[in-house]
Amino acid sequence: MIYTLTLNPAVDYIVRISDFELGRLHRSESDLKYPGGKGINVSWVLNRLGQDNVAFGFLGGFTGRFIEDSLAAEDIRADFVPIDGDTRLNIKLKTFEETEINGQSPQISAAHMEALKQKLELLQEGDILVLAGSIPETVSSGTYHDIVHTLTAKGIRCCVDTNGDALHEALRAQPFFIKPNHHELAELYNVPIVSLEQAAFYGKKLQTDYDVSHVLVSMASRGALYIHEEQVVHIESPHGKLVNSVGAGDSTVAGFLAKYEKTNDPQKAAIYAVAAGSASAFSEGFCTKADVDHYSSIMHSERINI
Ligand SMILES: Nc1ncnc2c1ncn2[C@@H]1O[C@H](COP(=O)(O)OP(=O)(O)OP(=O)(O)O)[C@@H](O)[C@H]1O
Ligand SMILES: O=P(O)(O)OC[C@@]1(O)O[C@H](CO)[C@@H](O)[C@@H]1O
Repeated sequence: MIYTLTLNPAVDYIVRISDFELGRLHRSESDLKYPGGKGINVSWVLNRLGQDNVAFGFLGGFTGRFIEDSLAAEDIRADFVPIDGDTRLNIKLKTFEETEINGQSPQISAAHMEALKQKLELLQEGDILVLAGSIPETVSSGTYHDIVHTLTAKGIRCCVDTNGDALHEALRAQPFFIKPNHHELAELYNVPIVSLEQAAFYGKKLQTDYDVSHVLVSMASRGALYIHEEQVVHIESPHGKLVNSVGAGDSTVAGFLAKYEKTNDPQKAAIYAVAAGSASAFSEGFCTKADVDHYSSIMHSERINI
């Protein structure tokens, strides 16, 4: 079974204003509310791709109820720890470019963390847990590390998609799969990464430095680099019009896991991952399975020597 963990969910409030100017009153041309947070997005896309899964995390208040109802309406299984505060609201402002304002997390107490740990104890050998997104301010940045360390010892495959200290610490627990984008990879090694060759070099270094089985470095419109065993492969993204990049990276994670669970073929999974990321980037909400199947059937990948 695949499980996702979102310690810091959000309602994503997506607002479009074409002639935005600071300091003026605007009326939005369209606004949409989506249940968000990286792990929840992974659950949503897994479900779209026909992959059963369960979403874990913390939810509270009116925003938390919105997320719970939205997941239930899509038949996505959820088992969240209830908290007292409101789950955050994240503003995604679409003007001539995209600007994001992610809200403050609610308080998470030691009792809430304990309740979550009890749920995670039920996972079994062979299960997959996706730990995705930021860690709330009141929770230790070493939390992903501790969960990955404990669950990996029980034969549970942990996939991590986060950044900063949380990513750095989680890597020390040897996750099964990670998906940094090239900015997060650059931050990890404190170097600029502009070219594909630089991303390939540092992606390979990351895999060997931390002994991670599967590394997918996403590079937005340039697709992704997949690093596994001795191989580095570049998967080009299909062509299309960018509509909404929020959640494209999460779709990539879901695409990889959905295909990997079905075929056990990591190369096919990596292509499917990029197809899912791009299909979501080309849609208002998330990708459909039909689009992902179509794109993955026409895409190219190429080995890179470093
Ligand atoms: N402009 C684009 N054109 C085509 N594909 C795209 C574009 N932007 C994103 N993608 C697809 O989405 C995947 C993930 O994108 P990106 O590298 O931006 O991840 P991310 O930074 O984690 O995304 P986010 O945080 O917005 O969810 C890419 O590998 C690619 O497949
Ligand atoms: O603040 P975090 O947890 O790093 O990111 C949260 C977030 O920006 O990531 C998702 C897209 O990947 C959105 O649904 C959500 O608003």
